[in-house]
Amino acid sequence: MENVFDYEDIQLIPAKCVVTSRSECETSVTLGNHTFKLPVVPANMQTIIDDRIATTLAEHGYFYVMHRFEPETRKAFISNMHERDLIASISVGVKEEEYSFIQELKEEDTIPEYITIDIAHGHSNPVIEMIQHIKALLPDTFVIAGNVGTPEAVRELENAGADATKVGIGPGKVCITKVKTGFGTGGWQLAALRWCAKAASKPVIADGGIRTHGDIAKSIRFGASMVMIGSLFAGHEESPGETVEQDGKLYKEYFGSASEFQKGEKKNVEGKKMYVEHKGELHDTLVEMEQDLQSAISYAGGTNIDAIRHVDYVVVKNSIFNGDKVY
Ligand SMILES: NC(=O)C1=CN([C@@H]2O[C@H](COP(=O)(O)OP(=O)(O)OC[C@H]3O[C@@H](n4cnc5c(N)ncnc54)[C@H](OP(=O)(O)O)[C@@H]3O)[C@@H](O)[C@H]2O)C=CC1
Ligand SMILES: Nc1nc2c(ncn2[C@@H]2O[C@H](COP(=O)(O)O)[C@@H](O)[C@H]2O)c(=O)[nH]1
Repeated sequence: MENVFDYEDIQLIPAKCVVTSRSECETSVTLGNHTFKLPVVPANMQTIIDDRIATTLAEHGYFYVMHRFEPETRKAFISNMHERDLIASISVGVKEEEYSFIQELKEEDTIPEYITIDIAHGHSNPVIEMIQHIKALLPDTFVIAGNVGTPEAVRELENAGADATKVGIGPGKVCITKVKTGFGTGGWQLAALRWCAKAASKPVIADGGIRTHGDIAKSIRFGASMVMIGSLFAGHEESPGETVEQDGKLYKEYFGSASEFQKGEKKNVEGKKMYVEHKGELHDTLVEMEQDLQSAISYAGGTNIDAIRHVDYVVVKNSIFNGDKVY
């Protein structure tokens, strides 16, 4: 694999501006049968999303993926969303009981618009079989499958029927897969995204490693249709994680889905917990993301997200921050 780089190694090159205000730039994106305000989705993790946040996001036109860690609540969740005329977007695993869960959804006509198959090592037969099972029973549901980190995996999951694939093994902020196993796309997630997106014939979701709003634009430049983000969404007033106070400052917990805090045991642990500074309200972050993306579109010389896909870029190995902190 040549030309390995990550987000901090890349700068996008501006093109002549065609708008007179950034507010003219349109950040919306279509995934499946629905159009969303931003090409961004909060990670389907228990300290990032709950049903309240999911409802708020859906009500305001954002994409969301509910996590799978309270499996018994999922049917009621879908029904509640549909009662409010909102899209239902849930996650599943690949264990035996998930097969009967999908069967029940069909029999009870409780059919979510989106299902994400949420597995650490998505290039596997259990994921392929789950895609085929969902597509056989719920053909109208948009299936996102992952996570993967190679073009072969993208092609296999697409061929099995996935409508989108999710790329990112180990670049996450609370991920320790890279140190525990030596594997993954940590440190070269953006290059891995490019590699995978070139092979893809359907949308690719870049998952993990986003540390600044500019990384969203970079992901789009390198082939992502959508970006999944955990750490930047952690620590909000609404975030489900526990709030703690230290030296008069508020922090909120953010833990990995494969951490002992999620699993309740120290078995096959590939995630950790951290505390992030309290960031205020989620709405404000979403507005700032939208404004920053509108600005990125203006620098790309266009009026919508597609303009970013074609800009030139330079590789500036680890130097864009010049030793500065990100914020
Ligand atoms: N994006 C990323 O880099 C990563 C994300 N995660 C997140 O952690 C959560 C838990 O993931 P996961 O452990 O897959 O889910 P589960 O705990 O639901 O495991 C799913 C099934 O896959 C098996 N399995 C898990 N990992 C492997 C592997 N490397 N090789 C073969 N079989 C495997 C498990 O068996 P058994 O446990 O017996 O092996 C189990 O039967 C998910 O939310 C996932 O997204 C976790 C690690 C990396
Ligand atoms: N290796 C692990 N990866 C995990 C775990 N829990 C979640 N994740 C992945 O991280 C991203 C979020 O990344 P961030 O950089 O935006 O914070 C998330 O969507 C998952 O793909 C874990 O325990 N281990």
